[in-house]
Amino acid sequence: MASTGANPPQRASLEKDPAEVAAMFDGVARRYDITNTVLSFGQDRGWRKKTRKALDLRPGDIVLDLAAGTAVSTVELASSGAHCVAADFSLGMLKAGAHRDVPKVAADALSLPFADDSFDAATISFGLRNVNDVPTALAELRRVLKPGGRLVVCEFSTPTFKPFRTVYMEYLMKALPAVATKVSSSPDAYVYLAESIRAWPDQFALGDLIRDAGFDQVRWQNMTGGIAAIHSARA
Ligand SMILES: C[S@@+](CC[C@H](N)C(=O)[O-])C[C@H]1O[C@@H](n2cnc3c(N)ncnc32)[C@H](O)[C@@H]1O
Repeated sequence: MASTGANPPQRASLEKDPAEVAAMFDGVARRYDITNTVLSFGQDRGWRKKTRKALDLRPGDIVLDLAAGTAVSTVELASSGAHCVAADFSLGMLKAGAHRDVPKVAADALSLPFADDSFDAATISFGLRNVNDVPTALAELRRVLKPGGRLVVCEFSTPTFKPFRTVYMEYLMKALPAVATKVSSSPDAYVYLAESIRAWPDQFALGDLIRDAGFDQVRWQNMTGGIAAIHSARA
């Protein structure tokens, strides 16, 4: 649905002001899940399954799903039998996922409302790119993980095969915003999406950021040719 003069577009600048980012996600919340599936050609479901597998969850594990949004990522994790908490600072996103039966907590990634050493595993899917201080968010994730706890970051990344990368960048910067105009309630948010992906560190640079935050055993696997990547590490 195109935005009208009565509803000014909500768009976070690439400076990623936290209030603007939260308001932008509040604005897309209602149609977030379906828009995601359309724009990723259904790939999002496979990416979530791979994220769960990378976390190697066991029944009874206590797991933080940070920047969980509508908790679509959290229910996938909870299917392992682990106790999973969805945390996000967009109340609109949490509310849009109210029908999903997992505990939900309003939380800012830069100052998590959890004690040190609380979780066996922590994950953040398509959220880290949106925080305005990535090292602080990673430090917070490490603080709330038990020593040796597993971290998995699932995020858009850089396709490795150059011709594919060229086609993908065309899709990202031109076709995706055009399609979003048809399916999203806030198409300008998807211009931000494209720009934030283009500006995001590649697999190697994100690996360095995770290592710099004090994590060990940093590794990654590409998905869909590197459109997205899963980084795994130990606290
Ligand atoms: C693209 S959505 C991802 C939602 C979900 N993890 C998924 O895979 O569909 C990004 C989420 O990050 C959240 N977010 C961004 N910055 C945040 C912060 N500083 N603290 C908490 N949540 C944040 C947004 O509110 C939004 O719900």
